[in-house]
Amino acid sequence: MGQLIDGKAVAARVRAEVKAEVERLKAERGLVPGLTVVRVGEDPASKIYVNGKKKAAEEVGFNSWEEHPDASITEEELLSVVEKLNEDPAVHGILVQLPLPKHINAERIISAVRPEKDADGFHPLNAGNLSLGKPGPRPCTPYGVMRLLREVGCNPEGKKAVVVGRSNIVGKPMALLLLEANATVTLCHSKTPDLAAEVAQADIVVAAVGVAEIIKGAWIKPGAVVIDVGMNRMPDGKLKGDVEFAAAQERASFITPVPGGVGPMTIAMLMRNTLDAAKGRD
Ligand SMILES: NC(=O)C1=CN([C@@H]2O[C@H](COP(=O)(O)OP(=O)(O)OC[C@H]3O[C@@H](n4cnc5c(N)ncnc54)[C@H](OP(=O)(O)O)[C@@H]3O)[C@@H](O)[C@H]2O)C=CC1
Ligand SMILES: Nc1nc(=O)c2c([nH]1)NC[C@@H]1CN(c3ccc(C(=O)N[C@@H](CCC(=O)O)C(=O)O)cc3)C=[N+]21
Repeated sequence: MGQLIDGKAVAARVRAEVKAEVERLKAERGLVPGLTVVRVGEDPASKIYVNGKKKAAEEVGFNSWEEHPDASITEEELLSVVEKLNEDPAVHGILVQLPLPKHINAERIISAVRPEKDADGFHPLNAGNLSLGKPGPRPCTPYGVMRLLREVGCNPEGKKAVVVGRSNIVGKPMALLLLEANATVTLCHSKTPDLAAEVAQADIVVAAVGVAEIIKGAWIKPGAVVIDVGMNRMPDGKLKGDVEFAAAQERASFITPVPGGVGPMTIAMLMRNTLDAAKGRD
C-alpha cells in the first residue's frame, strides 16, 4: 500500500525555509518582502485560497495586502490597479486571482503585471523562460509538485511521467518542469484516445483535470508515484481529487491526498516566488 505524501507537512517546511530567509533579508538589507493579492468580486473558492495565502504570508513575515475591487470593475480600471502595484516599491509580488469576471480579458491583465513581480509565474515572458529552461518564477502548483517528488526521493530522471491536463497554469508547466528534470513526458488531454493506456505506462502520474476520480486506481502501474492536483467540490461539501484514491493507493508507492496534498504546496511556493522576487533575480 502506497505511502501518503503529507503536503501539509512539506508546505510547513517550505514556509519555515522562507521565514528564515526573510529574517536574514530583514537583518542584512532592511528589506521586507511584500505580496499583494488582487481578488475581483466574490467567489467562495477564491476566498478560501486568498485567506490561506494571507495566513502564510503573515507566518513567513511578509507584508501582505489585498486589493478587492467589485466584480463590476472595468478592464481599464483593473489595469490601473495593476499599474499602481507595478510602481509600488513595497510590493515585490503581485497575484491576480483567477478566474476573473467574463467581461475582463484575463490574458491582458496577466500580461500587464511586471514580469519581475509575477508571483504566479503566469506572465508570457516567464512562461517563455520556463520553456527555454531559463530562470524565473515558476507556476506555484507544478513547482510545488516538483518539491513533493524531491521530498519522497523520487528523481524524475529517466522515468516515464504522464501529466493529465494541459492548462497554462498547471498541466503545461508541469510537463515542462518534469522534462527539465529529465523525465520522458506524455501530456494527455480531453482528446487523448486511451487515457487508461497512457496512465498505465507511468512511473509518475500527475492528474490536473478537474473531474472527480477520472483516474482509476486499476490504471496505476504498481509502484508509481501518484500526484493529484484536482480539487472537486462534492455536493456534500467535501473535496475530492481527480484520482480514485483508495484503489490507486493500493498500487502506488506514494500518493498525495486531497485535501492536504498539492493545495498547501501551491501556497507555500507562492511565498518562495515572492521571496525570490524581493531578493531580485539575476
Ligand atoms: N491544488 C491546487 O493548488 C490547484 C488545483 N487546481 C485544480 O486542478 C484541476 C485542474 O485545473 P486547471 O488546470 O486550472 O483546469 P482546466 O479546466 O484549465 O484544464 C483541465 C484540463 O483537463 C483536460 N481534460 C478535461 N477533461 C478530460 C478528460 N476527460 N480526459 C483527459 N483530459 C481532460 C482538459 O483538456 P483540453 O485542454 O483538451 O480541454 C484540460 O487540459 C482542477 O480541479 C482545479 O481545481 C488548480 C490549480 C491549483
Ligand atoms: N492567480 C491564481 N493563482 C493560483 O495559484 C490560483 C488561482 N489564481 N485561482 C485558483 C487556483 C486554485 N488554487 C488553490 C491553491 C491552494 C488550495 C488549498 O490550499 N487547498 C487545500 C484545501 C482547501 C479547502 O479545504 O477547500 C488542500 O488541498 O489541502 C486550493 C486552491 C490556487 N489557484
